[in-house]
Amino acid sequence: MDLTVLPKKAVQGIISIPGDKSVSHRSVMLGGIARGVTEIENFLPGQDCLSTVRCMRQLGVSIEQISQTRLKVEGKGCSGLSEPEDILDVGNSGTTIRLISGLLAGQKFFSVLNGDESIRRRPMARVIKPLQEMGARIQGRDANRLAPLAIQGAALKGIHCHTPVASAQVKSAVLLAGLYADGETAVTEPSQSRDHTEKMLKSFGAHIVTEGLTTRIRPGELTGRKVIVPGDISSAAFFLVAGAVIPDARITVKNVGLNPTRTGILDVLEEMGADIALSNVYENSGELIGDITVTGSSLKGIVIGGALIPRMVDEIPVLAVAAAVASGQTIIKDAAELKVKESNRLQAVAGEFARFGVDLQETRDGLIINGGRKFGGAVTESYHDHRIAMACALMGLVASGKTVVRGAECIDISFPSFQTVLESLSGQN
Ligand SMILES: O=C(O)C1=C[C@@H](OP(=O)(O)O)[C@@H](O)[C@H](O)C1
Ligand SMILES: C=C(OP(=O)(O)O)C(=O)O
Repeated sequence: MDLTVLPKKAVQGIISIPGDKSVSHRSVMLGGIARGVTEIENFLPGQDCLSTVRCMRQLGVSIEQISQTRLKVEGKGCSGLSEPEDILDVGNSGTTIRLISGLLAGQKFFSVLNGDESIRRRPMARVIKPLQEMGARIQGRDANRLAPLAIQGAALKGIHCHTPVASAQVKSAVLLAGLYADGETAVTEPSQSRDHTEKMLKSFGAHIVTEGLTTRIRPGELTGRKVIVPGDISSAAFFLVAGAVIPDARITVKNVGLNPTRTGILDVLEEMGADIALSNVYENSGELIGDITVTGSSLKGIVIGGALIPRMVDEIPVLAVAAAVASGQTIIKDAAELKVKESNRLQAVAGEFARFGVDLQETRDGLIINGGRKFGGAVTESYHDHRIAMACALMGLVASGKTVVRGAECIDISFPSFQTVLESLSGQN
């Protein structure tokens, strides 16, 4: 599918974005292994989360889809999952394959996980190794580096795992396996990655504590509960950047998850000079939620790296749009993880933004973007990567002339209503 975008000036709007992808995945997984019913509101009906629903159903969990965004999960209890008759297909979802591996490692049955071409390229040793150390019998293609993964459930023992990269997916896989292990399991990460798993496990009654960068969990049953999924800040980011870079823009995004492990994009935009205000902030099950209003202003380039990167790891492509418009140079470093996402996002941004005439270059672990030049519309490729497709669409909003994003159907992975929300913004062409 081609998505055509025309530039817009003075965009205005009060918008809602869909539920958080990370929280949606976890609500279905934890609901499935909890005792009792878990009702989920504002679930993200994106393809990735639907992959998790499909896999959990194959594992014997009954999940009723009351509406697109409301689910009722009949929990099976920690030991209640059953052997799937067929391969579990995670589609394009890294979160599904890595988190479910943790769940499956401690089961009493055999299972195989596979996904699309992109999933079969993404690194899996990072979850296979710690799970093997816990006693899991798990194997992957290419000397245990790649999917498909074959898992023969086994008795697990608790370990203390020091993750080499700040990855919430690796941390979560080990913590979920820890629910089935003998004794305590601990994970220490090099810097803080998103902590939705820890927060949700706690609200489901798990024995879990976090101190600094270390989280410890002991086995025990979970209890189902109601989960209200906050709006996804990673989806909001596209409109926050639009609001920040378009002169005379004013955009309010309602009910956005403001978990501090996810708000790096707000810190960075503010440092670049954006005018951002939060309102109606409240807490639900340990997750902060609120409205974000952004008003257009002149941005300047900055240097971004270190502990900030995991707090905005999925927002780097859209941040590159802000950097392209900002005056001066933006340097993004310590972001090598972007090379192993749905696509090599550093290469994809460098290649596609150059088509608009943006002056940028890919580095070993990031991007250097010389902003503030004029750029025109372009015909771009998505690399079958939802975040690249949406970042290119946003470039189309600020470039002069027409932009076409090829292969834009992948946007359904995380933000099925993206085009509708984009078109709902009023503004001048
Ligand atoms: O745990 C999660 O829900 C996610 C963690 C991040 O991946 P890594 O853990 O690989 O950094 C992020 O990029 C992904 O979109 C979702
Ligand atoms: C990297 C992403 O997701 P996942 O790892 O779950 O495929 C993403 O949504 O940007």
